[in-house]
Amino acid sequence: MCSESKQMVGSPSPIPGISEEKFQILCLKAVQAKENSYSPYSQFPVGCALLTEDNTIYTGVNVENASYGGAICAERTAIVKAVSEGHRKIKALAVSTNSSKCSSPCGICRQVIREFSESDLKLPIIMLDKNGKKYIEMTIDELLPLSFGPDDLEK
Ligand SMILES: O=c1ccn([C@H]2C[C@H](O)[C@@H](CO)O2)c(=O)[nH]1
Ligand SMILES: [Zn+2]
Repeated sequence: MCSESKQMVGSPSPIPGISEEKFQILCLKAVQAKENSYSPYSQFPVGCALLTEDNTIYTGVNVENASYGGAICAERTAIVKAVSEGHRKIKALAVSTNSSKCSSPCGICRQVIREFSESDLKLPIIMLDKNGKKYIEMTIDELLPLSFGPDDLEK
């Protein structure tokens, strides 16, 4: 899968409305965020960086617990940080693991990302490898098709 991915270095931002510089910073922050991952049980650090409507970047890491089920993923850590600071619209989200593969967000995180996407569900998710050298980019609609969202609660 990764072999088909686009190369990040030197390429233009693949995200409409986001500058090449902002895109590079977002990817770098996702890669660097892993340093603060608390993952002693899985030994699987994950870093995330997201861009809000007003171009603020929030980062997050996975935070595990001796009671394993208490773990929270990097994506949700970043989203909870942004929302608790008043940002409810995410423009782009980047995630990086220490794998040579480009891992994608788990099902729970996809649902939480969807909650804070624009209604067109075109929010780009950039799945980076360990060093951010390669990535796969897909929209939340592609990662979570036929999703359930706030509109579905209308009677
Ligand atoms: O997209 C993902 C997938 C997994 N993890 C975390 C949860 C757990 O701490 C570790 C291993 O599953 O990685 C994330 O943070 N994001
Ligand atoms: Zn997750």
